[in-house]
Amino acid sequence: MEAKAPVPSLAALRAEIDRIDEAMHRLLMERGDIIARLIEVKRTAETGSAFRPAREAEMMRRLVERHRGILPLDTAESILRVIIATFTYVQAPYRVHADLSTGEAAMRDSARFHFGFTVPFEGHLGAAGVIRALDGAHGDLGLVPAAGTAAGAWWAALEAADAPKIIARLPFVERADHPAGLPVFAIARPHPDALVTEVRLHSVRVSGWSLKAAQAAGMLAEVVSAPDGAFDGAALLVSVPAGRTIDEVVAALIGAGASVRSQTLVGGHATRYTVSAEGALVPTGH
Ligand SMILES: O=C(O)C(=O)C[C@]1(C(=O)O)C=C[C@@H](O)C=C1
Repeated sequence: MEAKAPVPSLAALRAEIDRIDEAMHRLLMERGDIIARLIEVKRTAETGSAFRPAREAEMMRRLVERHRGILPLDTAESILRVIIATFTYVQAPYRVHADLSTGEAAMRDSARFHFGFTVPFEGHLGAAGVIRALDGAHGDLGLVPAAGTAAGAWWAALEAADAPKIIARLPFVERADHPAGLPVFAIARPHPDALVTEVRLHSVRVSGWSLKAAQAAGMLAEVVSAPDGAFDGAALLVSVPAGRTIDEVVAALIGAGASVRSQTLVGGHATRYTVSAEGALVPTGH
């Protein structure tokens, strides 16, 4: 029997690829039609930012759980990120303001990975500049490194009731080799529906800050600290996970000899998840 020529089967496979590409494109356009209807339901134009981080975090977790095959997860995630971020932009145009002070490349990678290239990007040197930029623009988004910056306690600028708040922590799903793995906080003037309270972020001012106090608070919550005022004063950004309260953290600080001068809620985000080496989705730190 004569062996089959490879050409027809290559053509057949390419026909399959064309069919899939066309179907994906048609589905994207259909998604656009749904978004057009969703705009009416959400009345985004009247109420500012269309960004709903809790919904996005859940969508990204489901993508990770569903994913299989030879396409890298990073690619699947980046495609869905660009789709969602661009449809957010289509609902209500916004700019991404990013703090480049800890390194431009990693921050730019994070902004482009999570928000794509259609959403305008504006760099700032320092978190204060990012937060100032959000003052003037209703639906804009700020990105600041989550690990803290040399500029100090930038989160204090979020304390006022009408100030922007932290609304998300990116990437939504963490992993050791994430291509845009710089941990960043997204800051915006949140729509009331957009507030996420699984992890609550508090700006806390203490005196008597010490290694013992840092260790006591660190047992219960993630803490970023910056010097504040007098010699042993500190400004803290405390991420209180679900199941814990800021009162417990305050009690631990006092028990370790610190005095707590003030504490103010400055935002919240979804529970953090990590993809393990085996590909399982687990809450970060477990
Ligand atoms: O579900 C919504 O509220 C939407 O606006 C849709 C959508 C999306 O494109 O899937 C866009 C923006 C939100 O942050 C979440 C999801």
